[in-house]
Amino acid sequence: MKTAAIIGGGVIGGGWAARFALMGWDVRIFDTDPEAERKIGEVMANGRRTLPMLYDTQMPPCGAISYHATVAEAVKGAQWIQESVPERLSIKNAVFAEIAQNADADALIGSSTSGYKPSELQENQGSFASRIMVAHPFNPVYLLPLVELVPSSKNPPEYVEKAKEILTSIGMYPLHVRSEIDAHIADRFLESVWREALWLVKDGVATTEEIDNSIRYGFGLRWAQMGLFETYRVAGGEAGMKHFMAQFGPCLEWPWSRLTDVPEFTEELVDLIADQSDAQSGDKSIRELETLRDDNLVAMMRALKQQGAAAGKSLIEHENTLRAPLPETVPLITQSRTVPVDWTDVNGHMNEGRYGQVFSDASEELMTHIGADRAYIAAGNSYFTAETTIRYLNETHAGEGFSVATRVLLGEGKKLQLYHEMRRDVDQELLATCDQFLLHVSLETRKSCPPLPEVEARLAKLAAAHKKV
Ligand SMILES: NC(=O)C1=CN([C@@H]2O[C@H](COP(=O)(O)OP(=O)(O)OC[C@H]3O[C@@H](n4cnc5c(N)ncnc54)[C@H](O)[C@@H]3O)[C@@H](O)[C@H]2O)C=CC1
Ligand SMILES: C[N+](C)(C)CC(=O)CC(=O)[O-]
Repeated sequence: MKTAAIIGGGVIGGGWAARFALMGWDVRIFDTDPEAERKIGEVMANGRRTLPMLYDTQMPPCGAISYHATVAEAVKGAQWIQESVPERLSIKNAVFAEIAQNADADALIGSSTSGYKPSELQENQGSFASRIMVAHPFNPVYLLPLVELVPSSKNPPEYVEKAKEILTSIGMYPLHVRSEIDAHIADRFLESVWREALWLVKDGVATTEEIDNSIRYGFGLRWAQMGLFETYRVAGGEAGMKHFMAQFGPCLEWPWSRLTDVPEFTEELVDLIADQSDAQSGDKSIRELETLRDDNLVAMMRALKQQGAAAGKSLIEHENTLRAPLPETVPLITQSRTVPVDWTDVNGHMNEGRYGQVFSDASEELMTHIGADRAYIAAGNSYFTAETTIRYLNETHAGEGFSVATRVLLGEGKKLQLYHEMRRDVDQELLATCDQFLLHVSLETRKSCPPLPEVEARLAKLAAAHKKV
């Protein structure tokens, strides 16, 4: 059994707990706050609703979450321990000392620290230091894949590799930061952008809302899919990066920005920012903003997945590790997944067109199951759908889990007839049915023809089994 311990279950620890549990790990939590269980429950609910929407496949069964009264108890049996206590070195060092005395001999420890170097966290931990690394995630941890993995010279390469393996297995993208440095890589950017934004507000150049709009309508969209350097390479036109640098390099020296100074956090500045932020978003609760943020992230990441780009590429790679052959049940369970937010329409439910996609995906799973898989198709044979009758029986909404049970009604020669039933997980309500008639075709002639003998035999066996019940 895979077990993770979470020490400190606030915004970030709660996010880690949700990601580990939703990826099938048992999670043991210690937090000093008596309200921790309620707070983590809310983060968990956000993660439970949105993380499965990223995947077009069955998720592992959710692991068990338990709360413990001490660090010693929480870390028992854990292969991965994630420290997410407040950003104070003294608190972190004290927690590591307690973990060191109680962790299993083979446990690895990740720290969520936004700014401390691993060597600072490892101070006074003796040989246990070799097991402590920075594993800095991004909020919300259950959706965003990036985790900056920062080892020091005290961490042997095999521990670093093991850490990467574990983080990848829960759908994260570990970016190995090869030189330890304050605030790693990403927080350096975030801090410089934040500092510049504070000046723009303080100097009365822009409001918090105008600054946010300058990001979300423009370069924020570019950054999510190409980052900084690739974007600028394209901006250099045909002459590429060198031309871009020649054209815009001098501005760095004028300079356009005030990045080196920090505006003083006077009461006046804090009030100015807080008041503008209230005017911008005060009509929505933090929970409502989280839901907006998470739904938009899911939709954007699914679009990137469609393109196989950036965070979407790592999603595809992770999803491939979750795929497993269909169990030989009667009927076959050809889909088991969650309705993603981008499948819903103006009526607030799953759009009718998506039912067609669900049943098409179910048929594709069945094709793989009978041997008409990617290799078979690449060799020039496939099935085309000739007729589909869908009955829409009940609504389903974003975040609801469902499955599709498929029966082979006919599998003779070039003819294949399937009957699918789609049911909601929580109450087994029948949502839709689909009668589907397919023809085996040659992809060379684009005309119907009999399948290869092994596929035909497999189909005949299934049809016989499905007829009996
Ligand atoms: N909030 C953010 O956007 C991000 C924060 N981080 C890092 O994650 C860490 C945690 O930050 P947040 O979750 O934002 O803080 P938080 O304040 O939301 O959560 C900290 C939690 O630790 C608990 N705690 C305090 N002392 C403890 C102890 N001795 N043992 C166990 N639990 C204890 C608190 O009760 C609280 O629930 C920090 O190192 C921070 O730099 C990393 C990425 C993003
Ligand atoms: C503000 N912050 C430094 C705590 C931010 C992070 O560490 C990462 C994030 O999620 O933005």
